[in-house]
Amino acid sequence: MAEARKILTLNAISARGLARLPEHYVVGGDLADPDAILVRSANMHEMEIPTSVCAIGRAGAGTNNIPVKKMSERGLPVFNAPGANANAVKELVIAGMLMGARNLVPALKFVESLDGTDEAMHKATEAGKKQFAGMELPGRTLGVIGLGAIGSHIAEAAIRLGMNVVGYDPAITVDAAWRLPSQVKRAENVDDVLRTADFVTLHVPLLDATRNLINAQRLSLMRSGAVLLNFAREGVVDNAAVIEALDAGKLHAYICDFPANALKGHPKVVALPHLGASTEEAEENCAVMVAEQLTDYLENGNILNSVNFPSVAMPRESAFRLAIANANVPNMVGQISSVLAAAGLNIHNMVNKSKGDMAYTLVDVDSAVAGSVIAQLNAIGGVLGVRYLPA
Ligand SMILES: NC(=O)C1=CN([C@@H]2O[C@H](COP(=O)(O)OP(=O)(O)OC[C@H]3O[C@@H](n4cnc5c(N)ncnc54)[C@H](O)[C@@H]3O)[C@@H](O)[C@H]2O)C=CC1
Ligand SMILES: O=C(O)C(=O)COP(=O)(O)O
Repeated sequence: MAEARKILTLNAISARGLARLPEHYVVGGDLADPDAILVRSANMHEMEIPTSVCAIGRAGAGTNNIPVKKMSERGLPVFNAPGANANAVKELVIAGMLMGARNLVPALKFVESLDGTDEAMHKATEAGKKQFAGMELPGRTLGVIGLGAIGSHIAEAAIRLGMNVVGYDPAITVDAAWRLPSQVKRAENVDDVLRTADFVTLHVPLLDATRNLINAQRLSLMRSGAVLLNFAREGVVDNAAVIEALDAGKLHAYICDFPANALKGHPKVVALPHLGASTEEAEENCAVMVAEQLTDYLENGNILNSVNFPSVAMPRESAFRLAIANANVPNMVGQISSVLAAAGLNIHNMVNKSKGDMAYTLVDVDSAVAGSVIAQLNAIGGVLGVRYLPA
């Protein structure tokens, strides 16, 4: 039987996803020397990641909670589940737009504050409701910043709701571009989106380039009375600047998924408890996707949907496979082949791909590989990790 790998979970992972791991795997929140880690939003930046770990699976989209660069230096892929929770986030953003457009949260708070007889309540209701009169969505403009899995779905839904949509993404993928209805207008930059939209929704990853993307200067460009929605990450928006824009009447509402002290109690803020991906369907989709990717990596060395490694897959045609993570520098394949040739190993099949600074090589050889050969491969400058995966 194949090795009983140990999978450490740092968050609750959908049981249907865990069921996709081979039956003999051991899964738990408290395991020594795990082979891999499954995580959702737990912050791994301060964590001592054991040397036994050879892969991390993020059951979700954002990987800013994982020290990806450090993992790359260790030759260790970080997987995520692109698109698997996009519908869940899309639906919550539509709910957020409606909350902002119809002032639903202040209206509910008003209702909670009512007391007295039913007759008194009805009277207060009819007298008070005018303060919550809102606007309708058709004909309004939605600006979408980041047209990836989530942003492109939202753009499509907003068009169906009769809205005008303007979007910006400097690196849109072919898949997302195909998904966009032809009516979506392309903006040249973030500022153009902000100037033209009644609602602005953010769907970018948190990166150095997107930190405080929405700051005081950018807020000043927005239409008066606009609604800002942030279901991306807290750090993409400067909370203090948002509060100033709300107080100045520049922004009508800020609807987000990231509670913070700076926002607490503000009457024009709706802060949800990071609920974007919290549906049964999304949790299951993400966990299934990442559990399958992790298993294929652990058993066969194949890589699909890694944020730091290229996608590499090779059908098994031999029982003796080597999976080598290496820096994307010249002559790695030559040096790897030389070590194998010197050891008398015949290469049956080989594939090498790169992504940014990282490269990855899968080699099937015709006979068993000795530990000394693996040590020689590990000793090649630029090799970051070697795994021997006999079937
Ligand atoms: N609230 C929640 O529960 C959830 C939040 N998220 C957040 O949403 C983010 C986006 O998720 P997906 O759409 O699935 O990711 P994705 O990777 O499919 O899309 C992100 C898009 O942002 C674009 N982008 C990057 N920098 C940009 C910039 N400066 N300006 C405009 N566009 C830029 C990229 O080119 C890409 O197309 C995640 O990274 C995560 O932080 C994702 C899922 C759930
Ligand atoms: O997928 C993402 O990026 C999310 O933010 C969802 O986070 P969660 O898995 O719900 O903790």
